[in-house]
Amino acid sequence: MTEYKIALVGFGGVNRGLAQLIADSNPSWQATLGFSLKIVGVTDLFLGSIIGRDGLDAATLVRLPAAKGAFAQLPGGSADAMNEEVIKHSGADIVAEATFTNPVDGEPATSFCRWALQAGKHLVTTNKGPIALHAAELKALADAHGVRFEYEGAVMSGTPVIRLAKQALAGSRIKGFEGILNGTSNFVLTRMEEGLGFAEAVSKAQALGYAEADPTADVEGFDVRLKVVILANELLGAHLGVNDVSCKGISGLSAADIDAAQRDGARWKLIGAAQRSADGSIHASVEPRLLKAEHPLAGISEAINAVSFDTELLGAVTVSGPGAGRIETAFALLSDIIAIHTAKTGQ
Ligand SMILES: NC(=O)C1=CN([C@@H]2O[C@H](COP(=O)(O)OP(=O)(O)OC[C@H]3O[C@@H](n4cnc5c(N)ncnc54)[C@H](O)[C@@H]3O)[C@@H](O)[C@H]2O)C=CC1
Ligand SMILES: N[C@@H](CC=O)C(=O)O
Repeated sequence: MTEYKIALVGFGGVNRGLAQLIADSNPSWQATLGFSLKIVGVTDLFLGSIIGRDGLDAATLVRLPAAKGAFAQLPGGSADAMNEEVIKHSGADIVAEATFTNPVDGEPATSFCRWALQAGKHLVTTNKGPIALHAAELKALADAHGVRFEYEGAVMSGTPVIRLAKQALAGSRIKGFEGILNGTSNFVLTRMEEGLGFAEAVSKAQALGYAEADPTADVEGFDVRLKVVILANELLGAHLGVNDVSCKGISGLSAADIDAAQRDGARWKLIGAAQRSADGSIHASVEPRLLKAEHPLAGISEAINAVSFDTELLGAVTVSGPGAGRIETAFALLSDIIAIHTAKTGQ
């Protein structure tokens, strides 16, 4: 019977979602997935931290109020976020990192990732900063310490994209991709088509757990830019930095622009794309595009995302599914843990 001990770093929507999945489904995972999970530590800048080497009750953690220092309410808990202690010394086999994405330098999340890998812990994360900005270093650290580094949720939440493209499309010769890669902005555009104002639509996306801590990243395209860098580097063998990707968001679109598009049978969509040219160079961009109704991405609404891979052998292969959401993204962490288990057991 395999049991993995897991430490949660950041206890906002996504890691609380993972705790919820554990509370609901852990008893059945031994039969369906071949392992179970035991939470041995949680740390959060706002809530504080707790270590329980014999296991913390997931349902109790989920019920914890989102109040400053709330972990101090639990026996053995603290109002301080003891990140390093939880990552290195809670006895975890796996660290699930889900703190704020910092699109500028990826910190402090990248340091949390380094600590976990250097301490010989498998690492799963939904945080785009460390992957877009420091993937090569973190992959080398994981290899050097004989542990796995998985990050499926960094692009399109729980919808399988990175592993699908790297594994199921291996050998198909991916030349490029274009996609709707931000749930918040797609949700906002959908609401604006129904007549809601931009600011109200952003507030709704925040309440639903789709938006970044600073939603400017969503609506100005910075979040999509990180995802374009991740996909281009992972799938096209590019070595892009964020400054190699031109970037324009949706904040300049007015209600009149949205209405005019609808009258023409078209829709504005925020598109992230990268394409390899004949000379091997890669052109990457993020921009709002006016799509005619017949375009394969035009029908994608709400917080749903979609990406269309341009492959030499199959032509276009398009995947769509949730692009944001607490439980949806927690599922991505579960899929990463399944990948770790599969690699370990060879099953
Ligand atoms: N919510 C979503 O739909 C998706 C989120 N992501 C990414 O997953 C990560 C987590 O997202 P959410 O849970 O929605 O965010 P959130 O804002 O709900 O939670 C983040 C938590 O991290 C904590 N935190 C921030 N800095 C910290 C630090 N230095 N030390 C300890 N804790 C710290 C915050 O107090 C907060 O509770 C973000 O990087 C986000 O970009 C990725 C895909 C989808
Ligand atoms: N804020 C992001 C969350 C997922 O990466 C989004 O809206 O897509």
